[in-house]
Amino acid sequence: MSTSPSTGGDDLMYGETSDQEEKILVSVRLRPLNEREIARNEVSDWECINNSTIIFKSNMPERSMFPTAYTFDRVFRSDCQTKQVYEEGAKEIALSAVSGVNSTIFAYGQTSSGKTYTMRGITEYALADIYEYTEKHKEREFVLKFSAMEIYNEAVRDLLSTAITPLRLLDDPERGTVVEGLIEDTLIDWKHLQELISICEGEAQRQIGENTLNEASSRSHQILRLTVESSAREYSDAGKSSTLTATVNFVDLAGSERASQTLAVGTRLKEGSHINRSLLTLGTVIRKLSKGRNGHIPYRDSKLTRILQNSLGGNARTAIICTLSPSRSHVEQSRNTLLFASCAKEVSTNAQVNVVMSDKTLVKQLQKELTRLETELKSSRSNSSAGDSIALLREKELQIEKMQQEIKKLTWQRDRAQSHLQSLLKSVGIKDQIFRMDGHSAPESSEMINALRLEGTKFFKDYDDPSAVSPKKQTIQIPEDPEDNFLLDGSTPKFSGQGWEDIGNRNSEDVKDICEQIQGTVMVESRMNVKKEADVVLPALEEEKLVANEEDEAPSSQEEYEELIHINSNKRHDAVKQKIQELHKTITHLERSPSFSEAGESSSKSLKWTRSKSKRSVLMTIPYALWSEKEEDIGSVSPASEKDFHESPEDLEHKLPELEHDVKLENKPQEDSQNSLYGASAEEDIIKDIDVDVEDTASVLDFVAGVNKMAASLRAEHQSRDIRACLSLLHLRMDVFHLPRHMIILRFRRPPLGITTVTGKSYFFLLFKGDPSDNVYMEVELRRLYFLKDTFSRGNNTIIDGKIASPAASLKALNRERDMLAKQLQKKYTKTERERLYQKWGISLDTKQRSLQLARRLWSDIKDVRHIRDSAALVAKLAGLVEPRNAPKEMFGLSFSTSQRPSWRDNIQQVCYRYKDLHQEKMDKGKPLEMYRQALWGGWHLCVSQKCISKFMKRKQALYASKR
Ligand SMILES: Nc1ncnc2c1ncn2[C@@H]1O[C@H](COP(=O)(O)OP(=O)(O)OP(=O)(O)O)[C@@H](O)[C@H]1O
Repeated sequence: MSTSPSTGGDDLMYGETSDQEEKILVSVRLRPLNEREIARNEVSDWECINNSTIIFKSNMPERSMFPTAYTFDRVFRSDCQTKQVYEEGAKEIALSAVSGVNSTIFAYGQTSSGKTYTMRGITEYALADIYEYTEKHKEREFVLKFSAMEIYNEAVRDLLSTAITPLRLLDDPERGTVVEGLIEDTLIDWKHLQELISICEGEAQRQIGENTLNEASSRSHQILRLTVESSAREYSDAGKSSTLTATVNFVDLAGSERASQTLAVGTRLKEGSHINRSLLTLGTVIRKLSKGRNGHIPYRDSKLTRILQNSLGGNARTAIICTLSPSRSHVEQSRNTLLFASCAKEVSTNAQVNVVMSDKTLVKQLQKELTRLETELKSSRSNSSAGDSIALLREKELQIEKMQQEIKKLTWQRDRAQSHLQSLLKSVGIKDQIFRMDGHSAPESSEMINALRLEGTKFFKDYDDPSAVSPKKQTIQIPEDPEDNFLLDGSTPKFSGQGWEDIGNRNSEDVKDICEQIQGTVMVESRMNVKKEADVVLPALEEEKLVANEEDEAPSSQEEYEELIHINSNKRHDAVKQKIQELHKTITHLERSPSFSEAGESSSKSLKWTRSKSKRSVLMTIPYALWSEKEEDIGSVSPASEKDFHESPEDLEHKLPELEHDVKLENKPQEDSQNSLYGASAEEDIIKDIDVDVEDTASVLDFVAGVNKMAASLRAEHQSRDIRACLSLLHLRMDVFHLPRHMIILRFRRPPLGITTVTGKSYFFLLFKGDPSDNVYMEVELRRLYFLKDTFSRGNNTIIDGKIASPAASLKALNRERDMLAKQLQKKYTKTERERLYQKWGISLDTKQRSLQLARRLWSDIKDVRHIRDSAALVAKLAGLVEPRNAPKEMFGLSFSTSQRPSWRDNIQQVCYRYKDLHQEKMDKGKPLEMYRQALWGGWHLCVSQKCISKFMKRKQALYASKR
C-alpha cells in the first residue's frame, strides 16, 4: 500500500523536503484590467517576465527608488487560469492533508485584486482532488469533515450556522487553538460539499448585512476548513490501523489595504481597527518569522493569527497566493503586497505527519524506538574508541590517582618549605623588612636571579625577555599622594561606574540581578546536569573547605602540618573517587534514562509525541520528510529510516552530555575532543592541558616543581628584595587549581604572609599562559597585596573617629565601608535600567535564555584569550557579571568564592578600566609595551586611590576630547 496521494492515477510529487523545515510557497497572481479600468484607459504597470519574476515597468521618476523586480516561487500572468494557479501554486500543499499533514492556502492582496476569485477556484479544485483521491483509495478509510468560519471585527462566526453568537477560542495543548463549538459537517458526497460551500458564501453575505458581498468580503477573513482523517497502515497494530489526521485551510483574507486604514470613524473605525489588528498582526507575525524564530511571535494578538498559528511557521505546509491589481492607482498597495510576499518567502514551517494512535500501539512504537536508540548508542560507543567511556574512565582514574600522588608529594614539599621559611624568618627577626617593596631600601640580589634562572622553569625564563619588566620598575612605588592612603583615612575605593565600555556603565545591582537570575537558572540546570556541575564545582568546594580549615586553625608544628596535608590529600582523593563513581552512575543512568531516548529523538528526527487528554489515544507528529520517505517503505514499522539517524558530532554530543564538553562554541574541534572540561575532574583537565595547551610552562608538574625548588633557593636567599623572590613566595602559596584551554587559573590557597586578615578567604585568580606579560600582572597583584600588608603592618596611621585605630579596628572599618558600598551599589539600578541594559546587550529577558546568552557572550570573549591583558578583562567580566560560583557551564565552571566582595571585584575592574583605556592610548600614540606596563601599574594604583580614579577619568576624557 502506498499512502502517496494521487489524482487521476498520477502520484503527486510532494515537496521533497530533505529536512523538516520547509519554506512557505509564495506565488503572485496579477489580475487582468477590469472593464472600468480599461474604460479609464489604464494600462498595467506590472509584467511577469518569466515564471518567477514580476517587474514594475513604469519609469515614473518618483518610483525610481523602489525595486523594480520581485522574484517568488511562482508568478502568474493576468491571462493565467485559476486552474494553473492551483496546479502550480497550491495543489501539492493542499493535498498533503491526505497524508496526515496540515496545510493552508492563503490569498493575500488588496480589495478587488482577485483574492476571492482565486480562492474560490483553488478551494474547489483542491476539494475535488481530495475527494477524488479518497474515492480512488478505497483500501484506506477516509472521513472528511468540513467547517467554515469568518473573522469579522475580531469575532469568530460559524458560517455553517445561523447563530450569530461569536465563537470562543480555546487553547488545546495538543491541537493548539481550537474554535469552540465550530460545526464540523461530515461529508457524504461531493454534492454535499458543494452545497456547504454555497451556504458559506451566502452566510458570509448575510452576516455582514447591508453591505454587498464584495464590500463584506473585503473586511472579513474567511476560513474554509477540511479535516481529513485517514487510516494509515504503517502504524497498524495487530491489523488495526492507526489514524492520520490533518486539516487543510483555505483562507480568503480581508483586503490588505485595511491594515493601514486609519481615517475611518465610528463603526467603520471599529471595523477598520479590528481588521487592522488581524492583518497587522499577520504582517507582524510574518515579518518576525521571516527573521527567524527568535523572540516573541505575537500570534495571540489577533484571532486570525491564533487560529492559523500552525500555518504560520508551525506544523503545516503553507502556500500564499498574493493577488495584485494591475492598476496604476493601486501601485502602492501592490508594492505593499509584494513586500509582504517577500517576507513570507523567508518563513519556514515544520510540517509533521499527525498520527492518532491507541495506547497499545504507542507503547509498542515507543519500545521499538527505545530499542533502536539503545542499539544505536551501543554501536556508536563501540565504533568510537573515544566513546568507550568505561575504558576512558579507567584510564582517567589512573591518571587522577597518579596526579593525586604527585600533588600530595608537591603539596607536602611546598608546605615544608614554607614552614621552614617561616621559622627561618622568625629566627632572624626580619619578617617585615625583607619584603618591603621599597625600591630604595635594598639592592637586587643577583645571586637570587641566577638561582632562579638555574632552577629555570620556563615560566621564569621569561624574565629574560627584554620586553619584561626592567629591574627599576620592579620596585613598588607607594603613592605619595596622601589620598592614596585611603585605607588609612577610612575612605573606600569607589566603583566609578564608567570607563570600560563593556561593563563600565553597569553596576553591581545590575550585576547582582544577572547573577541572581543566572544563579537561579543554573541551580535548576545544575540539578539536571548534576554530574557536570559536580566535576567542576565540587572540587572547588572541596578545596575551599580545606583552605578554610587551614586558615582557621593554622597548624603550629611541622607534624601537625604534615598530618593536615595528609588528611586533606585523602579527602581530595576520596572526592575525586566519588566523582568518578558518580560519572559511572551517570553513564548507566544515561543509557537507561527515558530522557536519553528523548534526547535521541530530537537529534535524530524521531517521533515526537504528546499525551492526549483522553488517555485513550495519543497524537504523534512525525517529520513530514520522514513520512514521505516511509511511504515507499511499507514493510517497516519504524517511522524513520537508518539514514535519518545518522549522527552529526553535535547529535552525539547531545546524547552524551556527561562525556562531552560543550565545545560547539569554541570552534577548535581537534582540541576539543581531548579537552573535555565537564566530563572530567579538574585534575584531568590539568593532565590534558599539560599535553595540549600549556606550551610555555612545559608542564604543570615542572612548574610546581620549579616553584618548590625556588622555595628552596629562597630559604637561602631570603633576604633578597628582588621582585622575583616575592613572586616565588607568591607561587608557593598558590595551588594550581584549574587549567582550561588557554589559561592557567591559579588560586591562592593562602594569601601572602602577613595579609591574611585583609584578604581573608579571598581567592585571587590569575590567568596566564606563560606569556612574559603575565609576570607583569602578577607583579601588580603582588605589589597591591604588599601595599596592603605594609599598610596594615604599620597600622598606626589609621584614624577612626579622630582616634588612631589599631590595624584590626581599621580593617573592621574598612570592611564596614565595603559592605555599605556593596549595599549602595545593589540599590543603585532600577529594574527598568537593568532591562535596558539587557536589551543593549541583546540579552533576552527570559531568565534561562539570558543566562545562556550571557554565558555565550562571555565565552566568545574567553575563547580568544591569548594574552594577560585579555585575561584581566576576562576576570573583570566574570567577576562583574556573574555569580561565578554558579556560572553557567560554558564558563569553565570557575568558583569565585569571593564574588560577593565588591572590593575584589571592583579592584580588578579598576585595573581593567585603567588598562583598557591606557591601552587605547597606547594604540593611539603608538607607544609600546612600556605603556602597557604602566597601565597595569596604574591599575594597581587605582585599586587604592579614589583620587587617582577621578584623575584618570579626567585624563581619559581629555584624551577622548583631544581625539575629537
Ligand atoms: N484573474 C482574474 N481574472 C478575471 N477576473 C478577475 C480576476 N481576479 C479578479 N477578477 C475580478 O475582479 C473583481 C474583484 O475580485 P475579487 O472579488 O476576487 O477581489 P478580492 O481581492 O477578493 O476583493 P475583496 O478584498 O474586496 O474581497 C471580481 O469581479 C472578479 O471577478
